[in-house]
Amino acid sequence: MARKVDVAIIGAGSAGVTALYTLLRAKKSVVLINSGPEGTTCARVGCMPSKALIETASLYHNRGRQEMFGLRGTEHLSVDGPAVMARVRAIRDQLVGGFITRTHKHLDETQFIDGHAKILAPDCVEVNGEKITCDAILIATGSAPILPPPFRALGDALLTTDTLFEEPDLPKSLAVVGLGVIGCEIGQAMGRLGVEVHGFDAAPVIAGIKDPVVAEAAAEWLGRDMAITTGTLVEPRREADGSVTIQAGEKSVTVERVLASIGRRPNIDGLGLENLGVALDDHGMPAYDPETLQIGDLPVYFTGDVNADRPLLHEAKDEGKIAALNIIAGTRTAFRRRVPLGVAFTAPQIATVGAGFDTLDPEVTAVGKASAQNNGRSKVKAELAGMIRIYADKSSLKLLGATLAISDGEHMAHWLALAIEQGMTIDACLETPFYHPVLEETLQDALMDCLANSGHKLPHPPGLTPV
Ligand SMILES: Cc1cc2nc3c(=O)[nH]c(=O)nc-3n(C[C@H](O)[C@H](O)[C@H](O)COP(=O)(O)OP(=O)(O)OC[C@H]3O[C@@H](n4cnc5c(N)ncnc54)[C@H](O)[C@@H]3O)c2cc1C
Ligand SMILES: NC(=O)c1ccc[n+]([C@@H]2O[C@H](COP(=O)([O-])OP(=O)(O)OC[C@H]3O[C@@H](n4cnc5c(N)ncnc54)[C@H](O)[C@@H]3O)[C@@H](O)[C@H]2O)c1
Repeated sequence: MARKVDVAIIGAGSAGVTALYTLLRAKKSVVLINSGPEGTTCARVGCMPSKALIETASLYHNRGRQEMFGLRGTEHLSVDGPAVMARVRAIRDQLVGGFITRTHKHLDETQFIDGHAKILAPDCVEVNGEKITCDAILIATGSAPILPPPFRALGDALLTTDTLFEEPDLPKSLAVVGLGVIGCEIGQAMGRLGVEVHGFDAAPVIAGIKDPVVAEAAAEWLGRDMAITTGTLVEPRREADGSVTIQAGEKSVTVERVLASIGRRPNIDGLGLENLGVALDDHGMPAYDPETLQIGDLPVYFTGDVNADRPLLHEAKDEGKIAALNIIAGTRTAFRRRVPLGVAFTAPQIATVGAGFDTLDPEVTAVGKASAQNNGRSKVKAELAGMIRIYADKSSLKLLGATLAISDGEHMAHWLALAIEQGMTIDACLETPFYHPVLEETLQDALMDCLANSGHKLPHPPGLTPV
């Protein structure tokens, strides 16, 4: 007889395991099915090893700035590639190990299944030849790098973020194909570690930046650490000597390795979505409700990177939780999603908050801009490459969004997300104190500029309201 549980969770990543904890607290019986290595994309091959590499690159890069501060001797610093990669792996192993231990502490050996799950029906999953019936299925299978045939033909010259952190040493030269967030973060870090990096993107902008003013500045700043070519679709070609040639219009480069960072695709192969009895689009994806995470009227939920909607860690966790709460309550409650927030850990950091510039009507939007060039603290730190653009509704002054390319942008982006979440206007934002000298004074300048460009005349300077 088939085993019966309340919920079958497919995928033990951030979405699946967040759901697991919520379901176990509500005393639901579960199975957690995972194929491939455990420990989450974030900790294993994503957020964490990439940030570890970026941290090393940043420390090394700073040697070049220290001369102007009167600090001597930094020319003696060198990169020990194997040691750099070993530290990245050590941090990764610590995080992955901790995650796996915590997950298994909550499960007995029958509840965790190592295998590839296939959905047979909205209430039945098969794994390793075993059929498991359930009241609900929570799909959290994540995504994987897109690898068209010309990339796969590169053999061992090809790197993806699934393989990069296993490398024993840094390459001498690297083509980064795809300058989205992954390509920009890794390409810049490699460039700063002394690797000869050539970055390419088919789009005219890097990091998917929608604000053309910030996009242009960011491309110039990141272009100091790697050669950037945009607006050309490229295909790599393996040469007889094992190297790889990339032709982009007139430009041709030959490199040792290629990082394919042209996007990620949902892990739906062999998942049996066709057995759900709902329509699938041209990519084999079902329609689902992003506020309930439910697929149609089925007791089946589509969470995390696999739905390709908001492929970020905090969103994956939210989605696992939303689905679990709906399963527990037996309702289809719609949950309001958080203010969109994205941070690329480049230098300067590139962050987007709230509404994207491309979604706003220029007729009714006030835009404010400020540069780190005018900020005292940025001058002290010799970090003048920085810009903030703020968007607000011209008539209500409501803060709508922002794009930042600036040092410590991660913190300012969180500040702005809170303000947007609270429905604040730009004059209300300006009521708060801005200390001196801090990098946030550039944010204050951008808000002031936005207010000035809105055409509003306030009765009192913001923050100085008579009591
Ligand atoms: C290089 C890189 C850097 C990143 N940096 C950041 C960052 O700085 N900040 C940020 O917010 N986000 C970042 N992300 C994105 C973030 O890592 C993801 O959004 C998040 O990890 C997605 O979690 P998930 O639970 O949906 O999927 P995953 O963690 O991928 O989990 C899915 C699991 O399901 C398993 N699986 C797949 N198919 C099946 C099946 N049929 N049966 C059983 N199991 C299956 C997979 O093997 C995997 O273990 C980064 C991603 C990458 C690649
Ligand atoms: N700091 C972070 O939050 C962070 C960091 C890394 C990754 N991530 C997540 O991982 C996801 C995937 O990142 P990604 O950078 O792989 O994907 P992406 O979709 O963001 O970028 C892919 C880029 O490749 C380009 N491209 C596609 N085909 C090409 C070709 N043949 N030649 C040249 N360029 C080509 C596209 O124009 C695009 O700019 C992101 O959406 C993000 O959610 C987040």
